[in-house]
Amino acid sequence: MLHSNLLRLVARGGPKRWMSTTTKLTSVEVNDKTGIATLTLNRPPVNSQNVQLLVDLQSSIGEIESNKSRGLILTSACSNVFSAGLDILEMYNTDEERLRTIWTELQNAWIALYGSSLPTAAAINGHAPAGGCLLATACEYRVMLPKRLIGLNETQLGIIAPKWLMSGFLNVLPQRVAERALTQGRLFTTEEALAEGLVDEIANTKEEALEKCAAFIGSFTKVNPLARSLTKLQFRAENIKEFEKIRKKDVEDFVALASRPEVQKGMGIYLENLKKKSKK
Ligand SMILES: CC/C=C\C/C=C\C/C=C\C=C\CC(=O)SCCNC(=O)CCNC(=O)[C@H](O)C(C)(C)COP(=O)(O)OP(=O)(O)OC[C@H]1O[C@@H](n2cnc3c(N)ncnc32)[C@H](O)[C@@H]1OP(=O)(O)O
Repeated sequence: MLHSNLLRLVARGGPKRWMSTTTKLTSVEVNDKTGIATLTLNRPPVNSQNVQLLVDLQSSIGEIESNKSRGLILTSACSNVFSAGLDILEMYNTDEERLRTIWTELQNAWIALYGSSLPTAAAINGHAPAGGCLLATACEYRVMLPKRLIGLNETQLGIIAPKWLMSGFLNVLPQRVAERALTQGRLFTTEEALAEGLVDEIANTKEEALEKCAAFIGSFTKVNPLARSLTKLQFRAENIKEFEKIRKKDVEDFVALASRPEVQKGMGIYLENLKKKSKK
């Protein structure tokens, strides 16, 4: 009781310590009382994942791990979007080297989060399509605001999500639900995501989502951290091993796919439609 009251107090603006951070598109704030770090994605308007955001994310995860925080909560500074996934603008009309860098940094950011030994939770305070869902499902727990969308919509874009990108999704959904959602490129509403197990709880505000994430991380207070992390990593080891085997080839596959003229044309049309929609 005392513990959960403390978490609530702290989530509402109790004593906090800003850590020194050299990154710009992510920030890290560690709560002095709980030792839990909140890692915020801060690339308005939609936290689309460009190379800089992905590199900053890795650096922030490293910072949190080396500062021995008790856990990590991932969230967004944007008001209605957790993350819109990869920055399509950065993938459009560019060269192979840039594409190689984009995909390598996406892989690096995913493995840093998925393979983290810390307890991790996502406070999903907005839409989380594609790469946004990837980051949320790399965490161990998800709390989402109502009436937002989450899912891996790659097939809707005419692209195939590689196995590693599906790993987190497959960890939390029954195979049958995951297969259907992935083949349909389905985006779940928050309420559907809760019913299927893609998210664990719904919160009405970002503060409440942070509080619930902190309570999840707090549930490990009495568990030996080494035993906890080794147990977590045992569950994830197979996916990590498979990923390590194919990661280089996966980069080359992505570069080959994304540089195809018809895929580039598709990106151009998709971007135009996004822009038309946002002007309405
Ligand atoms: C089409 C891709 C085709 C081929 C790619 C080939 C290989 C890639 C292989 C795999 C990659 C998989 C991982 C990915 O993450 S791909 C990215 C998929 N992301 C999406 O489909 C999400 C698109 N965005 C949205 O649906 C919405 O923006 C939203 C629901 C996230 C938020 O809606 P809002 O109404 O709040 O905001 P908008 O008005 O739509 O957007 C504001 C602003 O931001 C621009 N924008 C949105 N998303 C992206 C993005 N992912 N990349 C770049 N820019 C984005 C949008 O155009 C608006 O810009 P303007 O203000 O008009 O300038």
